[in-house]
Order: sequence, then C-alpha cells, then structure tokens
Amino acid sequence: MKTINNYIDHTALKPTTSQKDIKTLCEEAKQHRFYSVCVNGHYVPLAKALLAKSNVKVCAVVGFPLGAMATEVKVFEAKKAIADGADEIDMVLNIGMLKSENFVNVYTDIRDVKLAIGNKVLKVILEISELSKNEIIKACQICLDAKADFIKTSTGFSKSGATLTAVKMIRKTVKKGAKIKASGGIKTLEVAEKYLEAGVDRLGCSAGVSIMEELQKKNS
Ligand SMILES: O=C[C@H](O)COP(=O)(O)O
Repeated sequence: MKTINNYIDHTALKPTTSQKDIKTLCEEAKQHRFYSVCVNGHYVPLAKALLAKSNVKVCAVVGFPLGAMATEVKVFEAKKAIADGADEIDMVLNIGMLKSENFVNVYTDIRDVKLAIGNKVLKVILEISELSKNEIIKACQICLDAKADFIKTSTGFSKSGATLTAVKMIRKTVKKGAKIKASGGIKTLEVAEKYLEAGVDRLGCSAGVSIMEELQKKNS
C-alpha cells in the first residue's frame, strides 16, 4: 500500500542550499523512504551518488524558478541533468510567453525538453499564483499537447504555492491525461492529506520530515 512518504519529492532548492544540506536531504529521504529528492542541477551528481544504494529517485529542476530562459538553454540543462543521473525533470513553463498568448512558443518549449529527455518523467511547473483561471486551463492543455507527464502547481518561490481550487481545476482539465504534483507551501500533515484526498499523484515539499514526524506522532 502506498503511504504518504511514497508521494513526497523531498525538496531543497534554495540558493543557499549547501553540500551538507544535500547530504542531510538524501539521508532523510532514505530514512523516510520518500519518492525522490528534488534538487538544483549542480547537485544531481552528488545526490545520485548518495542515493546509489537506495530506491529514492533524483529529480532536477530546469529553467528554475522563472521559466524565462531560451528553450535551447532548458534543453541543455535537462540533458545535462539526465546525463548526471536525474530520473525526473521539473521544468518551469515560459510564463511570459503564456501571458503574451504565444502559445506555440509555450508548447515548443515543453515539447523540446520532453523530446530531449526520452523516456524520463517531465513535470511542468505552471506557477499558478501568477496565472488567471483561463491561463491555468490553457497551460494544462498545452502541457497535454506537448506530452508532459505531470502538471506541477508551483516553484515555492512565488507569492503563494499550491491551492486546492487550482488542483481541482487542473484535474478537471487534464482528466487522466497527466498526473498532478502539488507543491509550494505544503507544510503540515493536514494540508498534505487534503491534496492526496483531492487525487494528486505527488507532493513537492521542503517540510517532508516534519510532516512525517506529525504522522508518526498521530499514529503512536
Ligand atoms: O518544488 C517544490 C517547492 O520548491 C517546495 O516548496 P516549499 O519549500 O514551499 O515546500
């Protein structure tokens, strides 16, 4: 049976995240049997080495956190992360191009990264706090067309993160065409459980350990 830990991408993406922090992150991920660790590209080789004898996957962010760089740069970044051992890529959608209604550009940006990483999992971060309802729906449709595996709500770097309203709207739009990762601001067991009840497939959080401690306390 899948338990809450199996849904968590244990995340450390701050500019100040040190090698020591990555070592701690990977130890915690092994201890709690999280699904993956989510790190910036530079730390992929270190995380991969630290997790070599475990089932914990390595997830790398690309075009993070703004999504505003050239597609070729995102493609290079994604390929490098995969070559270094990443199992999954979380890329940020080009928000400015979505706002410009340059939907072809938003599509090719995602498509090219997906093509570059072959059969590895691609999650596309929408940054929902910056988008209107219609923009979220449009972004979801583009993600489906571009063959993204997951829609991810937020970077954790904007004014707010995941919301249940947005998660429900994303699910209604993509139906079974893509999985959903709720991320940004998920700090408690109660909130994490609400997203799982809403049917998300993954949780991205930097508070995974305290969520697990809450769970252990609840079950003791
Ligand atoms: O990708 C996940 C987010 O960066 C995590 O955000 P958080 O620090 O609010 O949990």
